[in-house]
Amino acid sequence: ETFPACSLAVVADRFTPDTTSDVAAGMLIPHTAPGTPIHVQKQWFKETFTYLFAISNSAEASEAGIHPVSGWQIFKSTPKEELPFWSDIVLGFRPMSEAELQKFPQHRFGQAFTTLKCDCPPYLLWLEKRLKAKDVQLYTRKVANLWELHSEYNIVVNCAGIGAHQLVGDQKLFPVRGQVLKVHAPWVKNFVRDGDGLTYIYPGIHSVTLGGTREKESWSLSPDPSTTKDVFDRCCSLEPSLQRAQDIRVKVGLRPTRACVRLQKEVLSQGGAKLLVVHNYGHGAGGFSTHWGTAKEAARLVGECIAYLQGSSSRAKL
Ligand SMILES: Cc1cc2nc3c(=O)[nH]c(=O)nc-3n(C[C@H](O)[C@H](O)[C@H](O)COP(=O)(O)OP(=O)(O)OC[C@H]3O[C@@H](n4cnc5c(N)ncnc54)[C@H](O)[C@@H]3O)c2cc1C
Ligand SMILES: O=C(O)CCC(=O)C(=O)O
Repeated sequence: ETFPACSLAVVADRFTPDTTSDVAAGMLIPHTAPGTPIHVQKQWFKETFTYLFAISNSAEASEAGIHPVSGWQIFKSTPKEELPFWSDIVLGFRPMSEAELQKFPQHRFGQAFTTLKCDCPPYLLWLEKRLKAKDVQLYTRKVANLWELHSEYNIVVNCAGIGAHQLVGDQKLFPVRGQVLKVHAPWVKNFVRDGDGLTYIYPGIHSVTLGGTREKESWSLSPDPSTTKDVFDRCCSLEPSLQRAQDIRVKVGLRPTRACVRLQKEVLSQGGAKLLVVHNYGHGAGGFSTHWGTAKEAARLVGECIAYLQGSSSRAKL
């Protein structure tokens, strides 16, 4: 949309419903990345929230799987930071009242707010539909080396997630394994997140996501039955009605984690040839929360690559 004169293709070895993004709860709750200034993270979150809020307020909302969701983040003791940097972007952020806290007898402090949730796969399918409507080609293919794309494309945008560890040999990128359950419990309407980030209940349009785990450097995609029981028990202790949940499905994903998202241009050179690359990966536990903001920045960097190519072709003509 930003560069209508360019043609675009998406090359991936897995599409929805088989990506990490399909495992995610898709909640808009940012995680702080130590290597990116807070004001930049805030901007990415704000741009993403504003964009998705408009979709949630349109006729597209149900097909796109975007909806507001209200609930509580609860803490066993008052956190150091009572006002997270994103508190003025989500809606109606406020401390929980004593009466609300009675629902959670183990917890002493809480924050109530309304945020947005992207239901996957519907959101990814909707994005794919938008791409196809613009004649974007989707190719299923594993790329072993970015140079494989050199003969066909002028610019490569690398959005490989955890796949970038192998694809570009990024040793700063590591997996944080997450195991969640997707259950049928349509009576659960409010989200609940323990402030430790480990236990959460996120109701979506079609299922409720129950989490979770955060296992650094674990590459295993196999579900662990004892973890399933542990996650289920932890969620039931916060929301006892989940004991009647049905159709429990277990999902595992690897969060593509780094100190900061890698969002930068790189000019690769090989035997006199050049390949322009824009990297946009390493979103960790916050890929949904920041995806539109980081994509806008990636598009700006693509614009710089186009200007570079136009400059070098006019120099070549001279
Ligand atoms: C359990 C869990 C819960 C989560 N919940 C949330 C949440 O509530 N909110 C939130 O904001 N975030 C959440 N996340 C984080 C979020 O899922 C990630 O940040 C996000 O999915 C990363 O998206 P991505 O597009 O970079 O990676 P992916 O979704 O993994 O997409 C990468 C794509 O690149 C392709 N690819 C990779 N390597 C190659 C290659 N060599 N050749 C060809 N194609 C390749 C893959 O096939 C895939 O299509 C959660 C993650 C997990 C695991
Ligand atoms: O931490 C959160 O609550 C949102 C992200 C998430 O659900 C996860 O990474 O497991």
